[in-house]
Amino acid sequence: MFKPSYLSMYLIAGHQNFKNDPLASVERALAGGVTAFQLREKGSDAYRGQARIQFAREVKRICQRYHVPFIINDDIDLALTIGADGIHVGQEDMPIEEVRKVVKERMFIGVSTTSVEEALAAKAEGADYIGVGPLFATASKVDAKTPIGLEGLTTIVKAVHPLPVVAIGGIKPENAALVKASGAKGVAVISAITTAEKPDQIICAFRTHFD
Ligand SMILES: Cc1ncc(COP(=O)(O)OP(=O)(O)O)c(N)n1
Ligand SMILES: Cc1nc(C(=O)O)sc1CCOP(=O)(O)O
Ligand SMILES: [Mg+2]
Repeated sequence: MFKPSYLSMYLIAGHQNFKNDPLASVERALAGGVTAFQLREKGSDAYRGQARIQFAREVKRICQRYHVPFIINDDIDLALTIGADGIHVGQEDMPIEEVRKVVKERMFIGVSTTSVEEALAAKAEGADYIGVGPLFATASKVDAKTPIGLEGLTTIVKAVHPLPVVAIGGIKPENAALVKASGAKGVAVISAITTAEKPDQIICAFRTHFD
């Protein structure tokens, strides 16, 4: 069962992002106050097949210990195999209605959107939440679209109300207050946390805005 509070401090990462031991990095972030974790594997071929399944199972165990929902990006087969709490898909991934047919009510579904039209379509098709972005410029997604800015975000939040929105793309503690003012339920973040010397402090700074 999805809760909007999951979106407060939503960490996304995969092997391409971790600087240190991946499992230890996830555990440290969860202990620091992350409210949802998405596994987004975009890099090395070494993390396909059984290695990916095994890693995802271990991450799931850590998430369960911290009572944090575990979300898989793109890979519905992996999400079903390991029994994830949620699946996140974008506009180029499996359509939401098909995802829902496969996962039924076993998982919540998040959908990436970048315009009012995409956001309204995701709402009509039964998304439990939407990711809206890129809000600002980001180096963490090679095919990111043009940033929509705070005005674009605010317009989408209002258009889909009361569907929960998590903002994504170039978000740092310094701009989190502006994100909060847009009406988004929280922030989805990669680099601000995975490149931080002290991720716990960054997580704590985000949480002061979204609690
Ligand atoms: C919370 C959240 N929002 C947006 C995305 C981006 O999804 P997508 O457009 O499918 O791009 P990839 O992440 O698959 O490169 C996301 N993953 N999470
Ligand atoms: C995974 C992802 N999706 C985006 C979108 O706009 O849909 S932006 C993005 C990358 C977010 O990373 P960072 O916090 O390092 O900017
Ligand atoms: Mg995707």
